[in-house]
Amino acid sequence: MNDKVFTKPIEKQFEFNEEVAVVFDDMLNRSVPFYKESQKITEFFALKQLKDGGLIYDLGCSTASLLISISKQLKIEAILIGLDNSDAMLEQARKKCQALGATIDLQNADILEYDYKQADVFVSNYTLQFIRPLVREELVKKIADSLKKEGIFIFSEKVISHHSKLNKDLIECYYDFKKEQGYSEYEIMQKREALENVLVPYSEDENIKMAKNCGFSHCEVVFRWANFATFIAIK
Ligand SMILES: Nc1ncnc2c1ncn2[C@@H]1O[C@H](C[S@+](CC[C@H]([NH3+])C(=O)[O-])CC(=O)[O-])[C@@H](O)[C@H]1O
Ligand SMILES: O=C(O)C(=O)Cc1ccccc1
Repeated sequence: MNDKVFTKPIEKQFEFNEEVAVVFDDMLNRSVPFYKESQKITEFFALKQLKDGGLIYDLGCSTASLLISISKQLKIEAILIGLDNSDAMLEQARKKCQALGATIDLQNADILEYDYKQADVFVSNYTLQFIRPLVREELVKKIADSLKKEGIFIFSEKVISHHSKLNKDLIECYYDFKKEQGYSEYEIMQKREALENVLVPYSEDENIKMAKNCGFSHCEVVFRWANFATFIAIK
């Protein structure tokens, strides 16, 4: 189904509810520049890291697109766990897994509270940006502590620039992308208002500094287009 969530006046802040969940895959494909490419890079590094009997978590898995794609490419046995606190998203995820015969452990959980096992890979694409800054570093620390030695954490985020003119231009470039995807000025502005104080992006450097502060030996960008970036952090 096509995303038309913001064709009408917003009545509340952005939520991962039923209305969003049923159009989510379309929303992501049309609202995240090079979403498929960032997914492919995530899959490449995750598959390279996963060994027989390995464990991967996807935090904020939404409709499980990533873990479903990984499950199709796996040549070894691995445990795939998708966590999300939206029932509506997990309902869509379960439908997709059933239809595609994907064996993924989908759990309704708050990624801030969850008791993680030692894992080989953590992924969290476009999710940290929705975690309140006050507790975001605490979560990344928990991820670092739950990764095996040399384990990897791949995360993608919307990012800001602290150069005000560049930041303004990056936002304009992004909104031009959205218009090319068929979103109207009205939809773009309605969604911008709905996301105010809900989606709180950091700069590229702030994300890297956060990862290093939390115990990762290395963190760098492996893909970026305007104000969207994919990072890999190594334990
Ligand atoms: N505290 C939380 N606990 C659990 N889930 C949460 C929490 N906060 C937010 N979420 C979940 O994080 C996801 C963020 S979407 C991820 C896209 C996916 N990674 C993708 O690459 O397709 C990004 C976006 O919509 O831009 C939603 O499914 C929320 O329910
Ligand atoms: O920042 C925006 O304007 C977005 O649309 C980001 C986004 C993309 C997909 C789901 C939720 C937010």
